[in-house]
Amino acid sequence: MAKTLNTRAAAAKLCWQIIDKGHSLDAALADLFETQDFSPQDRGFIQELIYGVCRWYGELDTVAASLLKTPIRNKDRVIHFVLLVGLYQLRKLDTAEHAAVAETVSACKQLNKQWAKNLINGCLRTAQRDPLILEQDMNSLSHPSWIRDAIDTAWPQQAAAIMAGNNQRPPMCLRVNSRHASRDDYQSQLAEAGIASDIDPNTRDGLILQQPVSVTLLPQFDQGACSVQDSAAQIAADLLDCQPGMHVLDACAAPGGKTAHILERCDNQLSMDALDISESRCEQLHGTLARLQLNANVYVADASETPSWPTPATGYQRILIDAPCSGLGVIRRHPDIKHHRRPSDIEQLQSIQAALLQNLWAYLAPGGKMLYMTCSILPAENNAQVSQFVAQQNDAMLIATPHPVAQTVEPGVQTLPGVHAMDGFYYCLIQKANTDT
Ligand SMILES: C[S@@+](CC[C@H](N)C(=O)[O-])C[C@H]1O[C@@H](n2cnc3c(N)ncnc32)[C@H](O)[C@@H]1O
Repeated sequence: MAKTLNTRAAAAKLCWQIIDKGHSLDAALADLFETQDFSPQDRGFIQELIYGVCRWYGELDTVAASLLKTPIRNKDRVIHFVLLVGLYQLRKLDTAEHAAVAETVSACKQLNKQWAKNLINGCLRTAQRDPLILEQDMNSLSHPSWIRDAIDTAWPQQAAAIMAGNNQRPPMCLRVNSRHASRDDYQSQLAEAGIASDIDPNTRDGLILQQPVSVTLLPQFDQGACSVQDSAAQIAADLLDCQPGMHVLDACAAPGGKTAHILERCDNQLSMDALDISESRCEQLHGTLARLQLNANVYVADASETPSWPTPATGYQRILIDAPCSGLGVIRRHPDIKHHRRPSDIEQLQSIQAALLQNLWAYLAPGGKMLYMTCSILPAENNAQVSQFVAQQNDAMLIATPHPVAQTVEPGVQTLPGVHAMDGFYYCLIQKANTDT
């Protein structure tokens, strides 16, 4: 594999692709590491630079504008990102300043923009000598105005904490596979491998690593001993409370984190149908099940339409709708969401969510439970969505959604990044009236 770029040049190029051209951060990074040969240390540093620039873009862009006499031309926009990569190191990291400047300047040549060396050198030296002090709150400045307004409106008391939480590096959380080992035993295995972790007090199966590591270093990872999953996502299996032998539908299942957890809890003794509209994501779902040695019937299907997959004659006893959503609760893990989401997406997502609830309700058995959840913190995708749905049904009952830390909203419960020690998720349990009673 070739290595053609230094770390700063690689990071600047990817930031340009992600922020200006709309590429996904995960996909761009995976593609870079597949095609270019970087040491594990360099990979970590590139990742840090890209996540950092995506997180702090508003602040860095404001500082860049103050340093540049005229904005960099569109055809040279990658150089704008070279500057942001340099500023990120100077303002937010403890990289030795001379290396931050020299290596960032040399990225210009690597990107075939030799002419920009003096410009970047001059800007970074000014920023080093005379760092711009901004009056605004940096967390708030580093959110697009429509997201800032949406958070302020929905969560006026918690808005500052949420925006601070969105800009923090999240911990790496593991879900121990109870079919392999107890959580305590796996924690000991981690310790033997030199990986320090803490018991997650909010979940039954979770461990929180003190430092993130590559999954390749986790004991028995390939054999299915554990999975990487945030605490907020792990709580879905508790809430759904499946029992061995049940018919369960996971309607938006890929890549399979929650499907697998539910199966692990029931020792793989469920009749589990796992759907996803995306064929490529269903491939990932197959991979998840294979690694964890679990069984589910996987169907590529649109769960908002009349079933193209076989449904049980008596209906499902449990249905999970982990609905497609804006992802505004998981910005700390996916900071590119701030750059890719548009206000118009919300309305579109709301109609898909409403269609999923409406369509799948018919396939829930009497007495059965549906868990509707999202990784959003916007009421329009969450409690407002469920309220509207329940008001249209004469056999839907809102039941308690017991959660260790979430705050109650009407209906359902909500976690918030920066407020609760987990990602921002919404959950609501709805039960179908039992016609026998
Ligand atoms: C939040 S993700 C699911 C994550 C998954 N539950 C997990 O824990 O790994 C939402 C998923 O819904 C899928 N999706 C979107 N619209 C759908 C539809 N109409 N029918 C089925 N799946 C859909 C997306 O492809 C995406 O994989």
